[in-house]
Amino acid sequence: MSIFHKSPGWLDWHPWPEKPRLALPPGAVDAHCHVFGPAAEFPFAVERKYTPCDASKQQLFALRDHLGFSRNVIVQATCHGADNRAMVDACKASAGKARGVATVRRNVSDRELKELHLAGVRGVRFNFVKRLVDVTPQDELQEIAERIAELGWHVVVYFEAEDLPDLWHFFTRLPTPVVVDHMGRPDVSKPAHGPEFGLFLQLMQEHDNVWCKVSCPERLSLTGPQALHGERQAYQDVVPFARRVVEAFPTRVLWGTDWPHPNLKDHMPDDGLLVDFISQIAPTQALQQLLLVDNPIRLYWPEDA
Ligand SMILES: O=C(O)c1cc(C(=O)O)oc(=O)c1
Repeated sequence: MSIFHKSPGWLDWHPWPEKPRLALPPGAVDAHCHVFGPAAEFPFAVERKYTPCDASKQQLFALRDHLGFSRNVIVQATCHGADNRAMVDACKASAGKARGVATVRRNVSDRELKELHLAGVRGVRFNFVKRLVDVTPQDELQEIAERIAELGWHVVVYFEAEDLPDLWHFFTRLPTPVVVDHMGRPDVSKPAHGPEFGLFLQLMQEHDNVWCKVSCPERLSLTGPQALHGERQAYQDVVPFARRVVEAFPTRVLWGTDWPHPNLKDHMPDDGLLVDFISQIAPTQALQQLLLVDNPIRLYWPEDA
């Protein structure tokens, strides 16, 4: 029995996702997903801001196979703080089919970084979303970025759109590729051609080391329709945002399920229908090949590129 109690209102991942209609290209990568625990083996961090259900590596790999993906990028979830054991364990168990993105503090040793690298870690995540983490000083993050640059890793950043102006200076000085989670969380009630999203596009335009995950329509959408009950035209209000990024920067976009979807409040999407969302934002086979195969392989398995 787990000693942890899920946060009130917690939504568990969808138990019976449909098969996507979209035929994923061979070698497709789910480039943003997580494992949670299992807590009995890998306890959640004391400093966590939420307590999730368990979501094990076996369950993640079963979803990968069911949806038709070949590989995963497992991103350290904030509920595990800087204890990367669950993510590392999943990477090691994947037989080379998973890479990882870790969370580390400034006191991480060179030896620990090397061990993470051997396990398959290729990036660190800096999180600026206040409901998820306590603030880490930027000089600490800068120091970490300089150390991991030497390993050929990159930095994944998660932030709210309204914080981009304040973070601009920091992001544009990072010495590595910078991968933005969930499109920088645009407010999709504002126009995709408006100034707020324009600032994000400008970041990508002016800095060719910035990449974007065109993920999490289920998190960003205000009007749906939700990817449930056979709906294959889901999250219409997010489409113009994601499509703009995919069409403007086809070689610097990634896509991931975000399974097991932490902190969703109103619904839990069917992951099969979520995969079908890809056809709306990357409508051609050429764009899908870049988004799902060529780009993630270049970043996470460059030896296979
Ligand atoms: O928006 C979120 O709540 C969220 C949380 C986490 C995490 O806790 O790591 O990761 C995500 O990609 C998204």
